[in-house]
Amino acid sequence: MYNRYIPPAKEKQAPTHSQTTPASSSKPLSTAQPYARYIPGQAPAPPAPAQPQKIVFDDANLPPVDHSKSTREIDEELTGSATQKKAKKSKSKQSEDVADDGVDQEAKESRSRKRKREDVDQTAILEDKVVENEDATPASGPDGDNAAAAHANPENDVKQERKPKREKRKKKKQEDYPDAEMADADDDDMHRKHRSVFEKVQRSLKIKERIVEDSTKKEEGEEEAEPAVEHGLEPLPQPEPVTFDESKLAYETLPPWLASPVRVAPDVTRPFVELGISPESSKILESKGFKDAFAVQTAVLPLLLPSPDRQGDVVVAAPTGSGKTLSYVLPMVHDISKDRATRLRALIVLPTRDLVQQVQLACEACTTAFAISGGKKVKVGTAMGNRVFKEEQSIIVGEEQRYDPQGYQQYLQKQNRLVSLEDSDDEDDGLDLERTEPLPYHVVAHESKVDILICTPGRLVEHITKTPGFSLDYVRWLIVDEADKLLAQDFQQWLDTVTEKLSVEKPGARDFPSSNKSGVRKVILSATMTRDLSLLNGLKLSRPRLVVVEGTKAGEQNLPPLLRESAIKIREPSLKPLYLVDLLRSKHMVSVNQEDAVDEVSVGSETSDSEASSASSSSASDSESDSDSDSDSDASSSASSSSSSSSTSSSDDDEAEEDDDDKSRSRNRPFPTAKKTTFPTTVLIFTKSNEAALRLSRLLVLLAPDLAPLIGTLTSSTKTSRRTRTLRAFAQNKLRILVASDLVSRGIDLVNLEHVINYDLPISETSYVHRVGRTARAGRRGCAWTLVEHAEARRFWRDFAGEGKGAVTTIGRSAPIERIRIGDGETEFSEERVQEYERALERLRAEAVGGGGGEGRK
Ligand SMILES: Nc1ncnc2c1ncn2[C@@H]1O[C@H](COP(=O)(O)OP(=O)(O)OP(=O)(O)O)[C@@H](O)[C@H]1O
Repeated sequence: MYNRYIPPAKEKQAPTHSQTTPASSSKPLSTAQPYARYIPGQAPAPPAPAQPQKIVFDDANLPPVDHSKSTREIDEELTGSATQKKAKKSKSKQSEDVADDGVDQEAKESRSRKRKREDVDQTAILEDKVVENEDATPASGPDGDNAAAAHANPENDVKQERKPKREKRKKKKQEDYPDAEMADADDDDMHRKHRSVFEKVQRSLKIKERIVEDSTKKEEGEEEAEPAVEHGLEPLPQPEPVTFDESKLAYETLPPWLASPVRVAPDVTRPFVELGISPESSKILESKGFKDAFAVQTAVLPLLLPSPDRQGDVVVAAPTGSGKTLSYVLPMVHDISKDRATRLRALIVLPTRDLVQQVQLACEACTTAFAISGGKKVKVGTAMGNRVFKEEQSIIVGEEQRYDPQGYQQYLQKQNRLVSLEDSDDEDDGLDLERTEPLPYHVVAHESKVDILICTPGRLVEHITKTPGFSLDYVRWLIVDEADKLLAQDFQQWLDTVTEKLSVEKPGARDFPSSNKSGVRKVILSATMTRDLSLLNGLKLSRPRLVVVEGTKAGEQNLPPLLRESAIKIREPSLKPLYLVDLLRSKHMVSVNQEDAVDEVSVGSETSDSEASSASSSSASDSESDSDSDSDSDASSSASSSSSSSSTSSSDDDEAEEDDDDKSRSRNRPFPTAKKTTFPTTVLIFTKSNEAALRLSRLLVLLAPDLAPLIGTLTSSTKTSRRTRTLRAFAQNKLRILVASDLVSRGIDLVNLEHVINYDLPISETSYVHRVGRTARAGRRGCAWTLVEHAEARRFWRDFAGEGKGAVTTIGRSAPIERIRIGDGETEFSEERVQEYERALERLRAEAVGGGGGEGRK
């Protein structure tokens, strides 16, 4: 609905000739168009220069006139007395011809009207000429030559006596019609006809002016008579210039569920019992370290636990380490524990294998909590491509021989079809051979062996397409964790494949046991939740609600409240590893959570030794793939059933080989290690790539041999089992320093991690949030350190810190980033240390040439 536009009151002006054009009277010449569409960024069109209007008395261009006057009246007014005389003449002629029949009469009248109109047209043409010549000398009127000729006639002398009278008349006329001055210049010689024509022209001009004036007044009167107050309408305001604040704009354009989230304060906690978890289950949860529900859990649990209220999907945007995992695992396990039969009821999709394993632990902690008071022990399985595919199939889907002669016949027909398809080399139609041959007159029946499947997207698609009996018909929970990453990289169109399967309706299959609801509940989570609706739309959410931990808005990325951030200026980039060593040895590397303070860590233990040597290796086994993909999903998704089986089995062999390599390398360790060392805290160092992580950890071993046994490496090219061992050793405080690529930047929960060091700058704000979010989790303190080279300073302070002129960052933090200095001054490192560093680089180079990866001095 548009408001009616009421233009501002115009200043009344006596119309001039140029204003009396129909166009100028019907439309204001103003450039402001009442309903003109405003296009941001496009300046309003400049006012068009007023074009000189040529006056043409064309009916089509006439302004809206007073329709109360008939055409005839106007004609009469326009044609003036001469026309009236003609009309009289015609009338008298009509009376003479009164005996003529009616048809003649009609025809005459019509001819008469036609003549009148022609008169008007003639008048208009003449008037046009007059206007054109108006500014010319009055003597050169249209009949100037004739007048001169008339002046030369001797007969005119007779009339000389009438001259004073005429001059009087002339004066009067000049007053009345100054423009007609020329026409009266030589009255005696002026032909009557010409004079009458001029008079007509003058009169018609005046009449026309009057008509136009009247109609203009009328229009203005109408507009003014349409009072804004009476109709409650106000002039349409002119659009304000739009400022393009992207975040604001996005919120304004978000649908209501995204624009008005359920907000919860970050420090809110509540006992689980108050949220609908039974006292028995709460007790077990408490025994596992979950005493009270965290803020995000207090908001999400009531939405997901069975209730008579609305049941819709839930999108969660909460900081790293805020406890999002438990917020969906608890209600999901609670719901599934009410089922009797084991069927695949829930899918949890995660981007990496490490996260799959981590969430599996969380699920298992909860299954015991609900396997009491009549609830069944929910079965949890994983599919992430770390095993032979067939083995994984047998863990997820069970088989059983059942007597069924008819079914057996169908099985045989299917086999024949498959054989003929193979012979004809036709495209695979999606049918696959059974895992197990049925006995004669039997069929192999399948049943799910798990209630919850935690998986990477690629492996999930593989099971959907290749595992007989793997069905999503009973799935009623779909969890997508780290959703922004999974949605942005739609591995093998996993989402389309899954949503298509989930749209299949089998009566009663998706009924919730504790409520009268049915369907699939979707829970979508991330610390850096996307606000890209085109991505979210792919999830086909139903009546979604957004839960946001206060202080964050959808799309904003808040850091944990107890995180302290610092930046270290790198003056000499070629010596950056020395800055890192100094930081590790500095007073800043202390335990920030007192309860975590550990005493001396002794080296030489088997685990530490092996892990240290693995860290120091830049072997081919560790760097078999240099792709810095931190997602296992691509690796698993690309493998076919058979190839993945062989690759998985060979990977196990590889791991055995790796261990042998480790031992031999351990024996040939180039630098001596200290017998005892102390390192008071835990550190995770992020580099830009797998290769960089491997090089750096080796360099650290060479530059700080006393720390060597405490250093571990995590890259996406590291075998999953090795990664698991490394993470376990870190959790046990046997390893204290991890050098990693972005593989572990998402989701990984290293409970005792206190310091994160960004050795290389992260590629994005989102990446920064996930990296530093590995510490200060679950209400604990943590520190983040970023090494900033001169060339990176502008980007870091503007994009990550949000400082400086015009800086805008999406990262929300409780305190600004501190500036920390490492070293004593301009010459921060002694010549001796620089030489030591160069020797280490040489060593690294030699090792690289000898088969490992290496690095030259930066
Ligand atoms: N109610 C609770 N009481 C105590 N500890 C909890 C509770 N809920 C979660 N935790 C712990 O908090 C830590 C972080 O939880 P979680 O991994 O779920 O965080 P997150 O929000 O998923 O983080 P990220 O976004 O980094 O994945 C975990 O160690 C978890 O065990």
